[in-house]
Amino acid sequence: MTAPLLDLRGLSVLYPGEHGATLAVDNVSFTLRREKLGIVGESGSGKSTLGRALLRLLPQARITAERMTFDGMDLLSLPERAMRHLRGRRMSMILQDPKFSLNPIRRVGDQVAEACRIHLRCSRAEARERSLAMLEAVQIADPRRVYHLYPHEVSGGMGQRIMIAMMLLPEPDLVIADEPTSALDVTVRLQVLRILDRLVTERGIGLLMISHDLNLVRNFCDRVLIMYAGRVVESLPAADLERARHPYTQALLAAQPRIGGDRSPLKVPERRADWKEPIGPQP
Ligand SMILES: Nc1ncnc2c1ncn2[C@@H]1O[C@H](COP(=O)(O)OP(=O)(O)OP(=O)(O)O)[C@@H](O)[C@H]1O
Repeated sequence: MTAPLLDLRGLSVLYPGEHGATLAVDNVSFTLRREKLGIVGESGSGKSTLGRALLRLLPQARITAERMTFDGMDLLSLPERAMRHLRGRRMSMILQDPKFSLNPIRRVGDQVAEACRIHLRCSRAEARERSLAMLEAVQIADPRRVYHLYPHEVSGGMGQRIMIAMMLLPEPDLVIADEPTSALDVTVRLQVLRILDRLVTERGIGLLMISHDLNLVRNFCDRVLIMYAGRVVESLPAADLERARHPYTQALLAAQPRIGGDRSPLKVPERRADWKEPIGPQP
């Protein structure tokens, strides 16, 4: 079997603070191959911190791990210059809201083309052509018109697809998608998921999908890690979620609305002291 794209052992992330430190990620281990791996957990469970730690985008935090490698490279000891080369070029992050990621005073096409020029070192003309082709690939109907628009002139769904086009142009091997569809309506959400799915199945990237939506991850991903209070408490194939053994995972499943399910009020999980204890084989 080929080496995993990502190999994490004992990753912890601590945010120092005046009123005490926060251990946002607590001894997390997993591997990621060229597959769709979902990370699910409630707000504050450490999902985004984990994603950002992989890209070393947390200057204020203390990141420690026994092992944290990407394609065999030690992410903890890699010099910042080499890390900058990896970011965007081989490891990309798609965030929830394009409004915060696109520069409001530059045309969207120029921003996409710039990503292309920086990472692929191509000419202006080539960057423009590649950008238009990628905008088309993320199903933007009239890429030549959209190219000249400013971020405030595009809808949320279109902005998200523009961000995705920008992240995908350098053909990264790993995409970390942090709630990539939660700001989108159902149809656009499906389009975006289809694009991400094709990247995994056709281009063979590894996708880390961070979400609080258990149903989405269950239907979309190959494997799921459940996070609670900074820890991965259970890890299982998405198809086996119904057979989850961890009480937290079971509580999350019981709180999901279902079409055709009984019409009694959904159960609000009651926190239990034993939820922090992992169960089952650890990844
Ligand atoms: N920059 C920061 N400084 C200090 N503490 C932080 C910082 N960012 C996050 N935290 C804390 O780390 C913990 C994990 O937060 P994180 O945002 O990673 O969780 P999350 O699961 O992604 O939540 P959400 O789904 O709401 O985005 C929380 O207790 C949060 O308050």
